[in-house]
Amino acid sequence: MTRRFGSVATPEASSRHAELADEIREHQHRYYELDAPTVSDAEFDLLLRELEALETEFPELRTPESPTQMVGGTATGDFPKVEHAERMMSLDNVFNLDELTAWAERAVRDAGGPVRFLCELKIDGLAINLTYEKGVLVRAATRGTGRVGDDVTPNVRTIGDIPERLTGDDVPDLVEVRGEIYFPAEAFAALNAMLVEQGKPTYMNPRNAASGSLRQKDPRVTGSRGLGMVVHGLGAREGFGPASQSAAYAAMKAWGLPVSERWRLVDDLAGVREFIEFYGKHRHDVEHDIDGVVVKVDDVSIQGRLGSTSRAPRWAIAFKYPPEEVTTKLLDIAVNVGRTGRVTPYAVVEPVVVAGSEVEFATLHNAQEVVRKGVLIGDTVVLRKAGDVIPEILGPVLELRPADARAFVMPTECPDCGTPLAPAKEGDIDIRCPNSRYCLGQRRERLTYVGHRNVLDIDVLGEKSARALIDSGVLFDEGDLFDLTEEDLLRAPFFVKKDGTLGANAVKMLASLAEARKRPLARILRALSIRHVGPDAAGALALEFGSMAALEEVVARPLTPPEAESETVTEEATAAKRPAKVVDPLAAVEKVGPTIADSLREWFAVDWHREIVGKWRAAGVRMADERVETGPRTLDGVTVVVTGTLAGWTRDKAAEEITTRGGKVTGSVSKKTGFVVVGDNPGSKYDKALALKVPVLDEAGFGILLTDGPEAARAVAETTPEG
Ligand SMILES: NC(=O)c1ccc[n+]([C@@H]2O[C@H](COP(=O)([O-])OP(=O)(O)OC[C@H]3O[C@@H](n4cnc5c(N)ncnc54)[C@H](O)[C@@H]3O)[C@@H](O)[C@H]2O)c1
Ligand SMILES: [Zn+2]
Repeated sequence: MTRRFGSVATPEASSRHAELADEIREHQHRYYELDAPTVSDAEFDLLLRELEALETEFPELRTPESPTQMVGGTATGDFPKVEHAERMMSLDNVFNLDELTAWAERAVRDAGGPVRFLCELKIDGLAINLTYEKGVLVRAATRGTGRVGDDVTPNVRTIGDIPERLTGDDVPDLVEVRGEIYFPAEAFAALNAMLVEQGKPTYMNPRNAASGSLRQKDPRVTGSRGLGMVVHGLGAREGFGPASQSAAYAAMKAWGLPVSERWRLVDDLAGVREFIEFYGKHRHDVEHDIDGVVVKVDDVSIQGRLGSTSRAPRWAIAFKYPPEEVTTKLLDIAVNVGRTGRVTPYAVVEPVVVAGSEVEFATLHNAQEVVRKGVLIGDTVVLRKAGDVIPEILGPVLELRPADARAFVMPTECPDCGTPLAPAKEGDIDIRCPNSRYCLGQRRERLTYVGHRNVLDIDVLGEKSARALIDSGVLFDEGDLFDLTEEDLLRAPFFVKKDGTLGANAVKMLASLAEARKRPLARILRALSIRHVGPDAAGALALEFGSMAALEEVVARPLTPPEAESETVTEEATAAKRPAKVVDPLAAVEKVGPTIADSLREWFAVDWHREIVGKWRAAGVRMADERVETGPRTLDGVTVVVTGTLAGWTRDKAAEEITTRGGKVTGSVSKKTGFVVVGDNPGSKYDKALALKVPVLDEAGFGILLTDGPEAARAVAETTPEG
């Protein structure tokens, strides 16, 4: 085998190199100057990698002007240009643990001794250089070419995180503070919605939003966008010589700069891996988008020994997570009929791998959303899949729109049963198939829902088996579910083995059905697919009424005000008194309210709905909660937040335990929260609890809360960060 490295470039290689370099420069222009990229970062990175590979093979192609040798941006001309006192760099990337190991081994070898690594998050924003002279902010500039950037000082002064003046006695004469400006992940959807309303183009992702928001002509617009900043480095400095990156962070924090808490010093690669793994799982618990982890050699003298290339330091590396945003082709928009008849459009896309799994479909919520997002069938679209969330379409890449792209037209008839679609009420955004009794799609979806883990949690009963049961006619709808017998199931091929006997899945489902009869009332209520009755409302109704019979009685009670007490009362007095008398006992229940109360009344007014309840009751479904006998409402008025995974309780079970004792379960931590129960891998709620000094309980403490009440639990709670 001949060694090809270092050979003379072939004409094909040279022309491919030139073509690639041009393409990359075009993408950089769109990304850095226009804030309007046409390919995802992952696709861009692939192009750059291909260029690098060519240059490794044919080193003569690696000229100083090659995109592999330069920091990717330019100063735009919209702002005064400013030269950085010290050059701003990019970072080299690795995409897997092998590449990371190779980098670390080389760093250790070149350092000539052990190396401590500082791990931190790679913030997906844009780089900024803040110059402080004698502790006063005198200039803020974008990275630009690395040497010359845009002077955006007036805009940066509107950012709340960035101090005008550094505090403390040991403020240096001069320091360039490097960091990342980001757009808060949480506020992104709201910003785009506002831009659509104003008829302005939207941003593809929070990074573009940060960049676009910073580079506004009017600093007040920048100020209104709520940008944040995280410090991650230093440039030129006078009168300040930290021995390590971590010491620099400590100093900058003391000066009042926004240094993140989310960094760790580790002694070896195993520690780095742990950090990477942790944030791989907790990517979405962070206030800004991250696209990876940055690993830095902590010791500044070793940093100096390792040096840097023309575009990036050798003492730092970015480990990139699998991309959550990709571009793909929107092949079609189809509609699905949900269990309450709601018709929702969804996207059919060219299959694409995102966040580690292949995606073919993405949600589009409703017809207005399709219009709002401005996507046409045939468009190249940006698709995002974050964590366990259902993939969604963010928007089209307008530059790539083909001539034959066509608008989606919402069907006027149900795709499952042909019934004309209509909004349930005037003014509703959603349109529905009103044929809830007979619509095949709705019957399948309702039955699937009954089996769902968070509803009656019935083994085997999922999308496929529900379809099999309904389509074979074994069940007409969910009404006869609890009457299913082995004989019935023999008529549905899905449950029958080749030899004609009943499959294991059938046995399993029947056993699980028997168990499901004893589920708490809240779950039974959810299983009925009553519009708007979600986990909160169902829980509140169960707590308030305790049994289906009691609820039915309240629902059936007429809602008319009592007769005026005496005829001598003046008209005026009657009018004044009347509103106070029409108290709707359903709407008055906390977490229920008038909309859900109406929805309950409407649902129970339908004969076949009541028949379902009747059939379930006759089949032995319990439909009433036993009140806890030991401690009657020991958690009255106590609000509890559960975060992380508990070994002994599912989320639902934990919530049930709390609510049956009169406590309340909420999703967010505030000063009013009584306790935060923390399991494995808790998210930011844990930090928030500590910050607000809300008592934190581990699993054992939770047990004490349930058995012995709040006082005993408080005695075992963790209240402050470091004891
Ligand atoms: N989609 C496109 O068309 C397109 C075009 C150009 C570039 N890009 C994307 O932009 C990125 C390349 O740009 P780049 O040169 O800025 O490189 P980079 O984003 O890969 O890494 C360098 C930058 O990371 C930032 N950073 C964030 N957190 C940091 C931390 N904790 N420590 C140090 N630095 C941190 C710094 O600002 C630094 O300049 C890639 O993600 C690339 O895919 C995309
Ligand atoms: Zn229908």
